[in-house]
Amino acid sequence: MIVLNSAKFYMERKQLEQRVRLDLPTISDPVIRDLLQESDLFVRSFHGSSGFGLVSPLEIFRVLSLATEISSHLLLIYSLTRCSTHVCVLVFSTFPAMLPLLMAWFSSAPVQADPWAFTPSEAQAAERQEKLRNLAYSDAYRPEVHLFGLGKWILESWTTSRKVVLEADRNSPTHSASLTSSLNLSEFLTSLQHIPLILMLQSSSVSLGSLTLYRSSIQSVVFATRSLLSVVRMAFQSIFLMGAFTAAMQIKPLLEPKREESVPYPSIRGGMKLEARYVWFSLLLFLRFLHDDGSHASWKRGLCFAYPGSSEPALRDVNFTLEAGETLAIVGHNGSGKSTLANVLLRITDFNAGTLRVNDVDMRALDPTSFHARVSAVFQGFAKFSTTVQENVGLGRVQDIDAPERVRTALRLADAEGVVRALPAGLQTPLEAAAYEKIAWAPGGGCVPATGHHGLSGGEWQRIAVARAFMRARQPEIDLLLFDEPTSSLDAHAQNHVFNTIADISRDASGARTKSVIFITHRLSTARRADKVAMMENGVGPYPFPLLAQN
Ligand SMILES: Nc1ncnc2c1ncn2[C@@H]1O[C@H](COP(=O)(O)OP(=O)(O)OP(=O)(O)O)[C@@H](O)[C@H]1O
Repeated sequence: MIVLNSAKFYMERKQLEQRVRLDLPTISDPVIRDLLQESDLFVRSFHGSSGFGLVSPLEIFRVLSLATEISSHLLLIYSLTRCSTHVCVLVFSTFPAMLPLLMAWFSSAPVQADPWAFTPSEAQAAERQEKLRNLAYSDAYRPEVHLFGLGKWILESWTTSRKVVLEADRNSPTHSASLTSSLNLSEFLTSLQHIPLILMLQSSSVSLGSLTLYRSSIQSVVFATRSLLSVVRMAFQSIFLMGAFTAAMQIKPLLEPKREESVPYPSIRGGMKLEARYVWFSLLLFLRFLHDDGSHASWKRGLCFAYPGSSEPALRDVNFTLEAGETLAIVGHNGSGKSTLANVLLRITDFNAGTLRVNDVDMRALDPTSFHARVSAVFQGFAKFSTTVQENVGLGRVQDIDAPERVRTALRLADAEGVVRALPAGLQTPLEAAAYEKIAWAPGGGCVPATGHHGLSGGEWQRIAVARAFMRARQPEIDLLLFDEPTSSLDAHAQNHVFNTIADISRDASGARTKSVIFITHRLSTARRADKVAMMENGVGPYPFPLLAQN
């Protein structure tokens, strides 16, 4: 059982590690999604006594038992039909009689413990383990997980909680009960019944007994063969899923450059320089000109991006330069591609054509992790984590997640201190991200009403998200701040407060610019704060003018 549990734990951890590593473009591929689901199925079905049978090496006993049972009955049938018996019949009949007993002892392990037998701390660990798993698996959290580099923290926190749950499972009284219940007495007696029958057959030739034995042996052969075939089928299924698991573990994130092509992030003074520009291949353009079918698509030269499965590109010909230390406001109608551009600039999604250079280096040559360590952001659809306020904010800089003072400073910068003051347990108040969170997961599959979870208004959640970005925004290594409508739900006072903070933290004590800033907004009052205002329209700018028109 310990070996099985350790193997299961190892595979679950590997699976989780891979999930947090894979980026959005990789995970959006339907083939990869299927593969990950099959791999997931394999990990979940990894049990000795259930799931896909032969996944557990101990299931070999079952196959042995069935094979010997079939052989013994065949031999018995042979003896009966030849009117002679053999000592082998006895041996073969006794062996399968003992095997179920042995099997039950070995394969009694993975029985879920009774959820109500868990102590409060164990139940808490079980709930946390599920939430962390959800964090790693859900696409909704993926931008934040990658941007804030939460992978390691998720993995370590999950490991801690999972170990508590496994330990509780092991010590659970349900387990010892399952051991005795799995000693299937009726199976044992059924197997034993052959022995006296054989002895009877050896001592005398009872024609009625022989006939009954013959009939029951034929039936047993049929049943055992059927069971054997089903075990073999399950074994093939497991092998297939095991293949999926192995293949899933080999998947490389699409945004990760090849090791030999990877270059370290090149720091420059004053923030981050970003350049999305034309690719001038004169000959290629000339050839395109000759073969121009009149559609705009044949003239693509700037940054282009189309969502998978979408016929219309969300970005076309995006061209702009943001110098280190500059502040750029992006405005535009709904659906014009602003958030898509933000995701491309933050290296959350890739682009299909054009070039994007970061500090004069091709963005695609940078390792996303090293790039993400230099940026802080608020996404338009920011994540609402179902955990405490402290963790919700602290996740912006996991190194400081257990430092309440730093979390309070970030909250103050986002004008969110009042939100926390009103909460019953302050920073330790567990927040409720969605209505269904009121029901918490209970170990063993049950549900319990979650107590103490607190809801927030849209504006309050937004302040928490802004505070999360401010957790790391002040750090000297941060070169770019990108805020996608960070104040869309905030009142005028809070909005001013947030933009003043952004202006403050993008400069050093002497007033010199140290960070580049991009913010997306629908409000002209905030757009005026920027050095440059750029307009996006339907994801495309009129050729030959750049899409992002500089002031
Ligand atoms: N995941 C997606 N899959 C397919 N198409 C998408 C996806 N997300 C956005 N789009 C499409 O891409 C286009 C640009 O969307 P985007 O969210 O970038 O616009 P936006 O300018 O940020 O809009 P808003 O001002 O409403 O936030 C839209 O036509 C939208 O329908």
